[in-house]
Amino acid sequence: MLQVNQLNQYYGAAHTLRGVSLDVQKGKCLSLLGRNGVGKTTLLKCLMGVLPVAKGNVMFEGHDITRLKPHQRARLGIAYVPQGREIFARLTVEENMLMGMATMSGRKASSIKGEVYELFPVLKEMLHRRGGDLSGGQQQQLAIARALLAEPKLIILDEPTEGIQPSIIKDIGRVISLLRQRGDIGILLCEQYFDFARELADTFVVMSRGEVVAAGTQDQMDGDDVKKHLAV
Ligand SMILES: Nc1ncnc2c1ncn2[C@@H]1O[C@H](COP(=O)(O)OP(=O)(O)OP(=O)(O)O)[C@@H](O)[C@H]1O
Repeated sequence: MLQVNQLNQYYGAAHTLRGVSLDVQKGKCLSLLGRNGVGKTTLLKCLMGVLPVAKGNVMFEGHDITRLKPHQRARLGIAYVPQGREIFARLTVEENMLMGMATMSGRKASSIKGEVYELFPVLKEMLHRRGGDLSGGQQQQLAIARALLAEPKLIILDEPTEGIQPSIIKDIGRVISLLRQRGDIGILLCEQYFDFARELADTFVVMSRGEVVAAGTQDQMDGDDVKKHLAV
């Protein structure tokens, strides 16, 4: 459903993405791995249209979306959960969630809300708390919930486990796994936490210095050619 073909991007003279290609399929999870600073976040921002692409293209469901604006990509069904979550700290949990479904009819909104509360029961208990008062892990759950409320066809997650306590990492893993089992949503999971990424992946891509240096199916993730690009 998402094909990235030979993407190149520059920050001034620095060539940050060098011919990156990958493919996310409907109902599958692609784990994007790589050390700090190899260009993962830059790639995700290019996919969302937050950063311009110098060369290459991004196809979504057969359409070339390379030059579309972020809101147009969101409207086509691509949701993005950025690193650092970026929830609205001064709005309540409920208000944050409403932002995810601004354009939806009332009846539809309440049924989707029900599904999201099932995935994240903790949010239902905290509806009237301010986003900024939640723990980091709860904020991450809220950011994922808000993305899901837009009923995306593809969800892009940038390091959802970063700085989060183990019990909540488990909850987040369970939710991603349930989404994958549903089979109707593509998942692009950018992660540094190898075991988490491996458990959820159908396929994987490893980046190093702006390039794809390894790619394959989940059973190939334990190979030395993958580990050597991730070890610190
Ligand atoms: N706005 C910017 N201007 C110039 N260089 C940047 C900018 N943002 C990132 N970079 C550089 O581009 C490279 C890729 O950064 P990027 O954030 O995409 O890496 P990453 O793999 O996502 O790492 P992390 O896991 O730390 O987020 C790094 O060398 C970084 O210093």
